[in-house]
Amino acid sequence: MELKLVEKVATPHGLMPGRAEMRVLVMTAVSAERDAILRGLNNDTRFDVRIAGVGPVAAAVSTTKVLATAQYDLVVSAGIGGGFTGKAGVGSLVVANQIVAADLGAENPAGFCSLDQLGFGSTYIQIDAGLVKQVYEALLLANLPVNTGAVLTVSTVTGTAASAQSRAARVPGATAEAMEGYGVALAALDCGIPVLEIRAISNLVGPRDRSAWRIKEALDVLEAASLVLSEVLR
Ligand SMILES: O=C(O)c1cccc(C(=O)CC[C@H]2O[C@@H](n3cnc4c(=O)[nH]cnc43)[C@H](O)[C@@H]2O)c1
Repeated sequence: MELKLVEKVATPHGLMPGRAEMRVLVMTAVSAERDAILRGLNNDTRFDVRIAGVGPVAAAVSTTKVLATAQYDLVVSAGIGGGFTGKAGVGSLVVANQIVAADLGAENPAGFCSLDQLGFGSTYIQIDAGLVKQVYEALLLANLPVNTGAVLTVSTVTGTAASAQSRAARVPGATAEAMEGYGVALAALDCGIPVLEIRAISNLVGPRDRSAWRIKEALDVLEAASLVLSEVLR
């Protein structure tokens, strides 16, 4: 998908075909993420950066509220996240090619049953491949460390090696996890707006050690990625 808008614009000669300005809504979980993105965007007024709150439900509700007040061409879920070992290292970026609600389902003695397996709908949201490629290649060109892959949305941060392993095994291509993407994406898709998720990796997914989270490093790379977004999303 090429996000180039061709609309009629008012000129002294009447309505003529032209390029409308692309409006992008970026949803972050917390204010530190929003501030990093705003620094990177450098007053680009085409972007609105809002705080969604932590978790998929808060994210869906907040995004739905914002989308009821204004029109956007793209919604981006962005912030820090955990990287799966061997897929995304601390200080790198992940552009989601899929957003997966990884803990939405039912446990049973034989293991986890996803919503899909239960027959209640899909936990997989496919991101437009052209859009992913456009953003991924722009980040690469800017010499930022970046991967694409599935980004899991979880309500509970993974905190043991066993959970990390089972989540990675359950979702082919699992590259990162965070807590808001699926909620933001459902709200956007419900309005027919394309969605992206970008995560800056602050920690590895696995045994919980909050002291090992490199939040400043992740926020710095998120800021750098935001500058690239403002250049590529035109
Ligand atoms: O304490 C701070 O200064 C600070 C600054 C920015 C962000 C935070 C957060 O704690 C953000 C919570 C947010 O982070 C995502 N996240 C990060 N790592 C993981 C993970 O391993 N698994 C799941 N989610 C992760 C998540 O989206 C949270 O909403 C603190």
